[in-house]
Amino acid sequence: MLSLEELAVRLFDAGAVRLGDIEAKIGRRTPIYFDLRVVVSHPQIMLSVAQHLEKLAKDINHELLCGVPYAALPLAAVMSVNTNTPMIMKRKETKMYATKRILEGIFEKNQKCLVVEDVVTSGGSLMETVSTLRSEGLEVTHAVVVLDRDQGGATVLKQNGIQVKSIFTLTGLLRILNEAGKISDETVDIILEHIKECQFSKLDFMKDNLEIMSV
Ligand SMILES: O=C(O)c1cc(=O)[nH]c(=O)n1[C@@H]1O[C@H](COP(=O)(O)O)[C@@H](O)[C@H]1O
Repeated sequence: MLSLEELAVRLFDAGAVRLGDIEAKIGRRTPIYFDLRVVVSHPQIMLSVAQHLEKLAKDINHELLCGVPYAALPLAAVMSVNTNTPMIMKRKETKMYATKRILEGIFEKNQKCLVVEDVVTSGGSLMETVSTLRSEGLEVTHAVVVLDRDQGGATVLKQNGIQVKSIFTLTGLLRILNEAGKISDETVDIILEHIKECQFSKLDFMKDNLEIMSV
């Protein structure tokens, strides 16, 4: 398995870290964007990311895995095969014909499901999946994620009963990439300032996710 430092540099070289003034989810702007969708083109990197997630998942009691669509789906699939843990998939929209399902795969009520996610910013995307899983009767208390952007999402999720374990925090990732000569001191300072200024609270989260809070 690659070390965290090697993995961070491999992800950077594969184009997973984009720098500049980038538009993120719902019109937010950010000086750094982590795009994990590129790992499907790099099987060795995908395997290593999945192995690090498996390491985080080891001490968490779970019977099922569910990746947040779409970026985390291949990661959850690799984890499922490597650890022989069944997986379920959440649809973006409920299927309107045949089975009319929102969750694909076999599960029973009260089974413990571990959620897999690529990036946590406000925690909204992850919580949307958790709300669906809980409304289908599954028990969800933990999530493993590749990057926690240190913007308050993990705290908000904790307030909603979800413990988040991440491979990287944005602050830690910046330190590794700076030491490896991939990101300048000046860029690190700009990003750290952005993290400090753009913090999400439970209130912002509720405003942005009214429909999932009412599930
Ligand atoms: O929009 C983002 O905040 C975001 C930042 C980033 O660096 N990488 C990234 O993939 N995202 C997207 O934002 C989602 C997480 O944002 P929250 O739903 O606010 O936690 C991810 O599932 C991505 O769709």
